[in-house]
Amino acid sequence: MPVDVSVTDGVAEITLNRPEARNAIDAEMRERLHEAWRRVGSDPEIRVALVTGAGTKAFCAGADLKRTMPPQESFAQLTFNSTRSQHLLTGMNTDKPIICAINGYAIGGGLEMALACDIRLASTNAELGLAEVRHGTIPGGGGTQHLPRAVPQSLAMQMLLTGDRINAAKALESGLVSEVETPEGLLPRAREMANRIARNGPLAVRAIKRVVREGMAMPLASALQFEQFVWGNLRDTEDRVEGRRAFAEGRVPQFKGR
Ligand SMILES: CCCCCCCCCCCCC[C@H](O)CC(=O)SCCNC(=O)CCNC(=O)[C@H](O)C(C)(C)COP(=O)(O)OP(=O)(O)OC[C@H]1O[C@@H](n2cnc3c(N)ncnc32)[C@H](O)[C@@H]1OP(=O)(O)O
Repeated sequence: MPVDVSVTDGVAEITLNRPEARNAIDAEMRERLHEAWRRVGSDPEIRVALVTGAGTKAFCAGADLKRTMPPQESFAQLTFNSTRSQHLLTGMNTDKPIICAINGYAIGGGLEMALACDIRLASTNAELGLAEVRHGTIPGGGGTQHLPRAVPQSLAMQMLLTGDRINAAKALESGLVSEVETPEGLLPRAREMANRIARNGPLAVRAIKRVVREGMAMPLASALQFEQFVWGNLRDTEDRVEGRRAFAEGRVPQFKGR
């Protein structure tokens, strides 16, 4: 299968599985990814998602450049595919946190997929770039908007206009990723982080993702009001009572998501 999904202790691990093509996204992988994100969003047992690539060379080399674009493919169909591509990435925008373990090349749609995630970790051999300009087009999965919001605009424009890749050290320095690990240490570190998030209050975890993502698009005063509104909604949850009770009793809280 071009996409493997395994769920353990509330963590859905999604692996892009076309290592022979540097995990490039073809039509079948696109459909399987849509299914995976729908499962993440709808399965109440899943609290966190972790996405990575099979093999040791690439997270994802972007859309499959070898997909023959049938001449009869109309502009409407292209737009539909492009919209579905967007949905593939914005569809990741579930209110459950997604960790991206960038285990190698993340190029074009591969970097756009990583940019759609909430936490990005990279291996020391990773290289990240948006190569679309070299193919006579522009990023079609949100890269022109998410990259300048993740790194300084000058670096974003340099990457977008040259198609150049940056290495893991530069990605860490610019804040594009939050940690860099050895290739062997990347997935264990990502899994440990995912498990720690999965053990936290699920309502609070999802609220934090929502308040941050939606608040960043608001004026500060409105965003602070939004935080207060969500904070107030969590005050009377069983999880908040359990969190305080567990602390007083010196034990690990058992959150039920209500
Ligand atoms: C139905 C198709 C569309 C589905 C889209 C679904 C949504 C996707 C998410 C949104 C995407 C929006 C659109 C996006 O903005 C546009 C793009 O992503 S354009 C693609 C940009 N990517 C690239 O330009 C990367 C091209 N590849 C490379 O530069 C290099 O291969 C590499 C990644 C740096 C790796 O180099 P090496 O390690 O040296 O390996 P090779 O080059 O020898 O490659 C090994 C093998 O893999 C094949 N391959 C690599 N990349 C792709 C690719 N993108 N598409 C298809 N095949 C790829 C390569 O041809 C080799 O194959 P082999 O010769 O061994 O048969």
